[in-house]
Amino acid sequence: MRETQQQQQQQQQQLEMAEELMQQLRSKATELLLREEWSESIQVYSQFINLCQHHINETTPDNLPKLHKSLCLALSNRAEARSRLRDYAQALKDCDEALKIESTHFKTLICKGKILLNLNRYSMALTCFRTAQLDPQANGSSVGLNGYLQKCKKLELMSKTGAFDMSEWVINGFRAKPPEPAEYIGAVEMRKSGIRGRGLFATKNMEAGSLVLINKAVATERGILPGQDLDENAQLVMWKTFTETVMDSVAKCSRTCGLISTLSSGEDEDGLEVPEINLFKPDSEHFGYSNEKKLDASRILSILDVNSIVEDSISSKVLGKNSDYYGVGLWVLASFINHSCIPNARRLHVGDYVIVHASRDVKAGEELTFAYFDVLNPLEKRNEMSKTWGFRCNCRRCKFEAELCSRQEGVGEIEMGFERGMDSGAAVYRLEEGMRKWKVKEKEKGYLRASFWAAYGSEKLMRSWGRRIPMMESVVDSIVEAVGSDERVLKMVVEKIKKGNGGSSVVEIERALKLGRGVYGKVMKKQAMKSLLGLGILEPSY
Ligand SMILES: C[S@@+](CC[C@H](N)C(=O)[O-])C[C@H]1O[C@@H](n2cnc3c(N)ncnc32)[C@H](O)[C@@H]1O
Repeated sequence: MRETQQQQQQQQQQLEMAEELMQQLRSKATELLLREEWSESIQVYSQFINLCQHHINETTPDNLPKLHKSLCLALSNRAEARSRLRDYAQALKDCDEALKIESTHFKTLICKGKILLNLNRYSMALTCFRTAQLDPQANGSSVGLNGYLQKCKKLELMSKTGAFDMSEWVINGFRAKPPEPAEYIGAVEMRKSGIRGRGLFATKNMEAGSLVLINKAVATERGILPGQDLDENAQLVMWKTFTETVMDSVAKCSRTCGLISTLSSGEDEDGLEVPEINLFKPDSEHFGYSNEKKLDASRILSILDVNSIVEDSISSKVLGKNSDYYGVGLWVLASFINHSCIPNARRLHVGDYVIVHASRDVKAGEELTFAYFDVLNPLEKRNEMSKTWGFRCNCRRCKFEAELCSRQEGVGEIEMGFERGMDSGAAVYRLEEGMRKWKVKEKEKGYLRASFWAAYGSEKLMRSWGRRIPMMESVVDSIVEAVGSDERVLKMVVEKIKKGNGGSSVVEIERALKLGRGVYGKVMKKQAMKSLLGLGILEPSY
């Protein structure tokens, strides 16, 4: 009898000690959480959670509700800390454990919804926020919750329809926060490419400016790099940080790991499997990837070498950034888009998203391509640039020009002459004459004119050579048909309209707006597009 009493006393003491320890751990973890010391708070919460789970198995039934409540809250808080460290997979596991205990736990549902929103899983996030609405706590913080609900609904709709519009931001002169896009995949499919490896193809006819896809970065690294000498070093530091962020994401998230493992590391690209495009859909549940292709550090580095892209100058301009701005990032789906010197798509960077749109009208079945480097350059210069990208360009324009140059020395002579100071008008005149002699087809004239853009785009040319060279409109049309819209070609058209002092025709303004859509994508409000083109003050004469 006395022995049992002693045992009971001992048990009671142990229980009290455990409770005391739990209380201490809980306070310490909460304090660390409030101080935003995420890793440390995760450690202490983990100790608390282990102890609590152990205690639940030992305790009396009347103690259980209290312990379950504490466990649920601790899991929820650990999820919050893990999500702050971008460890979304583990954070989601914690949320699910907490929701097993209390299916409408407000804090957990908000935390899970935010994580899913971050992962672009809009429908699932919406379900979380809607369930959170059912919790009595929802009334007290309805403003925050309503904000998430509205945002989620908007992004979910956008990811289904691609209805993304920058108009307001443009009209505000890019001063306000950029609009938040949602991930979106338009009328595209993935197939083996005639250029190299896999590529993306249009499944429908698309007008210039049509949205092709919006893709969120796995990681980006951005900075201002002032001064030439600092550039290389600073770029190296940024590259290192960027690669580390990608490796961290791969280690933490099996989906990221799966998606990145579909990318080319530069080896046997033509033999690579074509992944299901559904794998890349924002709400895809399909993680299907093979574990055999484990991503070690050296493979990740090779993948990044082949697939990372630098945010180009247009994006910097659109984002209102200065010319010292440098940004590098990895956008998985966009990485399947091959380069072509006759591209039909362009990319724009807004926040962490890359937005790809058609830069000219595209026919169903055409491969979608964008320029990895400036294609308004002669063949030799382009060859040099593609070499730095680690490939020899296999596009139709390069093949055509290489063949023509081997047949007709004249092309090389004009190029050399122009480089050595030949007047731009003389260069254009000789090229136009040459194309007539060499029987170059209309379509291919645009290829060569794009190669000699430096001459065609020269201001002096238009003034001094007048009628002896083709009209600016037909040059522009043929170049745009070949290489899509380009901001420099657009500028030439806009300048001409401005010089017309309001006497421009509807056709001219419409042509400029179409070119503008090709450069910037569809900016819905006409007024926004006009101000983007610098035409805001000029009203057409209709
Ligand atoms: C970002 S990936 C493009 C997708 C790649 N084709 C794939 O299957 O994963 C870049 C690589 O594609 C190939 N590539 C892209 N454009 C090319 C072109 N115009 N000519 C030759 N190879 C090209 C090069 O091997 C390059 O390193």
